Amino acid sequence: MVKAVVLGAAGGIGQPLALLLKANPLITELGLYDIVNTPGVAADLSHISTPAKVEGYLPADDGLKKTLTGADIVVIPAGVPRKPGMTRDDLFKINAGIVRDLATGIAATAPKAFVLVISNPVNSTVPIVAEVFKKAGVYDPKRLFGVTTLDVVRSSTFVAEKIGDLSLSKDVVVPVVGGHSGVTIVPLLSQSSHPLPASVDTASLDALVNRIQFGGDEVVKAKGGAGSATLSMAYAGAEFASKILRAVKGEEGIVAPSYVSLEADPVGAAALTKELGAELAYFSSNIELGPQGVVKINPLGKITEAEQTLIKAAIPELQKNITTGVTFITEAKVDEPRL
Ligand SMILES: NC(=O)c1ccc[n+]([C@@H]2O[C@H](COP(=O)([O-])OP(=O)(O)OC[C@H]3O[C@@H](n4cnc5c(N)ncnc54)[C@H](O)[C@@H]3O)[C@@H](O)[C@H]2O)c1
Ligand SMILES: O=C(O)C[C@H](O)C(=O)O
Repeated sequence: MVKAVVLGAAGGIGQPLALLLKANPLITELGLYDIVNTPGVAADLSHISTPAKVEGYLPADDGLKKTLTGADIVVIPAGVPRKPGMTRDDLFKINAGIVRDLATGIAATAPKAFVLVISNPVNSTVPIVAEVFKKAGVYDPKRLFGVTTLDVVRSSTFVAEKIGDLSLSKDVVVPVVGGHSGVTIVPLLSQSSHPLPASVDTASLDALVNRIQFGGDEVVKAKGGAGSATLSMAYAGAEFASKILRAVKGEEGIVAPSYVSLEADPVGAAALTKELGAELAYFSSNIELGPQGVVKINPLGKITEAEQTLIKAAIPELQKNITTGVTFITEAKVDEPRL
């Protein structure tokens, strides 16, 4: 029996993500929570002929607690998305409180669940969840993940486009490290499973890196004020959730980038820190997954000088984002959740 929960399930990401999780045969129960519309979304999904039993709750009548009871995996896309001209950090003001309150609920009701954070700014919201869990005495860094899979999915697609064969996109694997915003997104194209064609010169390689780093902006601009990536994010979130569930079931060799606390694997973290030449509390690198979550944080490995420069640019931004998230909880004046 596996219960998956989506918090923010009536939103642009939440609905298609819930659909994809409902289609996942590994999931037997699906709990949907939002401040609006979840009973309708749940009723709709419940007619789909797959195993998961679906329930939708609103905040009234202890809805968050009911949704989270028995959860094995909780995915959080709750919060506001960007509009053109905004950075992900501009979302912190609203989303930090939303994520804090939902994390408080998870700590109370499903402290052993795997928690997958989608709400932006991920570089800061993951530390928020960690600090809430620490305060509640239930923190396990091996079970908390910032979902950076959309950057990986974009890289696979854009590299396949460059090769000129989109049918390859499902097989192209590019590690994307760092974090999830602008310059903190560092695609290691030199480690792509499928090398770029020789026609890709330095200028077009730089343009490709830039497109991956700012892929989110491309969608925000195209949607013209109607939000940010939802469908591709739902796909990416469902892919990452599926990897966690397969690892829990005992499948070996599952590796994926994710933004995690370096406390999740102190030995791997030491090697990574040496490569980075800087102390960071959180970083996205390739993670080996197992039944308990993070098994190993892999080092970056061999990278080019240009990639080294990208990493250098990411570090101060990450440090700032992490501190913003941590201090939001540790230096909070009011300690009460506002659900
Ligand atoms: N990690 C990533 O790669 C990635 C990709 C795309 C979007 N995002 C982020 O995901 C978030 C959601 O994006 P979206 O397009 O789905 O937005 P949306 O506005 O369409 O949906 C958000 C949902 O969250 C709900 N919500 C708000 N406060 C809540 C609360 N306290 N409890 C439960 N639900 C609550 C809203 O009612 C809404 O249904 C944004 O922060 C966005 O920036 C992250
Ligand atoms: O760009 C955004 O604000 C949403 C998301 O983080 C993305 O990468 O598409």
